[in-house]
Amino acid sequence: MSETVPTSWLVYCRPGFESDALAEMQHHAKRHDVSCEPAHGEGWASLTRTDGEPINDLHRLAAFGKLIFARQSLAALPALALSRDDRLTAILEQIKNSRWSFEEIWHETPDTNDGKALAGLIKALTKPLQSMLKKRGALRGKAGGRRLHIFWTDGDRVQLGMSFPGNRSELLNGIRRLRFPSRAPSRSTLKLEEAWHEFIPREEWDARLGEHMQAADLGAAPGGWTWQLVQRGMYVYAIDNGPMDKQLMLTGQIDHLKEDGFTWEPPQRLDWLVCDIVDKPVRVLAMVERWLTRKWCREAIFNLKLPMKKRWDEVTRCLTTLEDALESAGVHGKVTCRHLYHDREEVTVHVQLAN
Ligand SMILES: C[S@@+](CC[C@H](N)C(=O)[O-])C[C@H]1O[C@@H](n2cnc3c(N)ncnc32)[C@H](O)[C@@H]1O
Repeated sequence: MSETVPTSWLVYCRPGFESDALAEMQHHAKRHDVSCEPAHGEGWASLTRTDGEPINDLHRLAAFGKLIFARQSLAALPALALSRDDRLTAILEQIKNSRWSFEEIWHETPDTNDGKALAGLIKALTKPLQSMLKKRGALRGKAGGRRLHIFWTDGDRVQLGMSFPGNRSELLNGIRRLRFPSRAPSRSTLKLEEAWHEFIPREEWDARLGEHMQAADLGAAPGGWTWQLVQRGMYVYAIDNGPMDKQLMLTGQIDHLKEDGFTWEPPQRLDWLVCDIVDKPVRVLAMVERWLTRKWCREAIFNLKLPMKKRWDEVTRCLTTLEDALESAGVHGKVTCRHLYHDREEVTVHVQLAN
């Protein structure tokens, strides 16, 4: 039997964002001159090489850390149709033919109700599959940190994918589940918390999200994001015409200014700018550009709301504009953007200035 090679690049995404995830993948395929066939289903998208060659180079070059709409990124084998009487044999056979070895196995599903309904089936199959793969030597103690992902799109359909350390999400289904802090004034609070987890390595939190730092929160009311900043011990200029949460204001760490976030200027250089104003991406971007090119803050996190159809096109246009503006102002900074789990029709952008 000839070896089965991974010819597909499979990513998970938020349901409804498949065409954006695909547009992003196709951008990378084109850039690296790889001809592919697209496919997608609810909560996932894939590209399969038309020449039947392994996808590994494209998968590696389109680094996960730089992808916007992908929650997970895998080098995948052809999708498998399973018999409902014996699901394991086809999976074992494909793994044998691929000659894959790995250190762990994750069973995952699309982020849909149908996906969640597969939990019982997955639970029943997890242990038997694990022990069979161990016996066959595919699942072993040391295998370069590789992980096998079994992506269940239905009770009788799976796609097997491989992930590699440094080029993947370390979260099951690529989803960061956070507990809602009961004292926070709004659910939006989780967007900023997730953004910090995403963009700032944990060991740098004390230095970059430290006590006595100063922040501006534009579009702050009722205060979910401000609450996060205050929790870190920061002093916050909360800019919004709307009312701030009373309990939060009692901390004494907030200056609530009923001003226009698009024109307000900070009294001195701040550590952080955060902005959750619902407005046109170009408007938010022009304001953020002004802050960054004048170095009014060291780091910024802001949302770009994307009610339009071609979200990938809009996001890339915005990011290119921002990077060009920084470059022509001679300001060095790292721009990263992600469609976070707690983001809906929006993406979150992080900028860290070099000095
Ligand atoms: C999505 S809410 C922000 C929620 C907030 N991040 C939280 O966690 O509670 C958007 C806010 O932006 C405010 N807003 C809209 N336009 C604004 C402007 N030009 N300047 C300041 N705030 C504005 C609205 O009043 C609203 O409170």
